[in-house]
Amino acid sequence: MKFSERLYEKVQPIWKKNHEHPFVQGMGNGSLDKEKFRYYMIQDYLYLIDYSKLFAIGTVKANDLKTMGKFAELLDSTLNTEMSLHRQYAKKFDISEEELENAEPAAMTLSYSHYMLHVGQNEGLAELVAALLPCMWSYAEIGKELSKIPGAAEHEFYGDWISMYADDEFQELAKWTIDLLDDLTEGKPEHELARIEDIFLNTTRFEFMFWDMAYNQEMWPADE
Ligand SMILES: Cc1ncc(C[n+]2csc(CCO)c2C)c(N)n1
Repeated sequence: MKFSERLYEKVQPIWKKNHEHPFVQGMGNGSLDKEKFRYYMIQDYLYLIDYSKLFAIGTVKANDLKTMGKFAELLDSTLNTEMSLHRQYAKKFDISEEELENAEPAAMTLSYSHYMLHVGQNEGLAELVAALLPCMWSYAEIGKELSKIPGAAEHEFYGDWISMYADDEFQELAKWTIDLLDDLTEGKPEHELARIEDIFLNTTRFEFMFWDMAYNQEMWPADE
């Protein structure tokens, strides 16, 4: 069994909860409150900034030119293409560039992105890839599922989001990352695999919590 197959099985109960989550369901059937999506876009912008740093760390930690090149490409595309698309998309929800630039991370955004950065900075490349993979893989699954709902990919507000993640290019990126993790974990002893599985499980849990945070528009409970 490939290591990624083991991971896939492990997180099925959480992925099922992701798909059933009212935020995800609401994007699929178009009923999601725009204020909730607006909040999500702002927190996701902050998330993407930290996430891009993982690609930079991946470039440093990889030992072959092909992998280094791919991480460098992802760093460039996230910072210089994806984030500008995000700023454009945010305008649909009346979010200005200033609001994005001045936004403060919520507790969950900070916990999730800093957990990934901690693993990325302090552990090996396989651990870093395990930390960043649930983001890509779970979004690829959600994009694919939601795009099957008639009309969902054409929805005025959520259609572009669904199309972006259902797109072949994005599906291939998730596949590249899965294959990379399978290569990196080949022949590793069980105690290392168990640690990598734990990291993957933790960021999978964070993905679910990010949906929940956005649905409830949570910031810092102590401030409320
Ligand atoms: C909370 C959260 N989780 C996952 C993604 C998806 N995502 C973010 S960066 C990236 C890789 C390509 O740049 C992908 C797939 C998101 N946007 N927000």
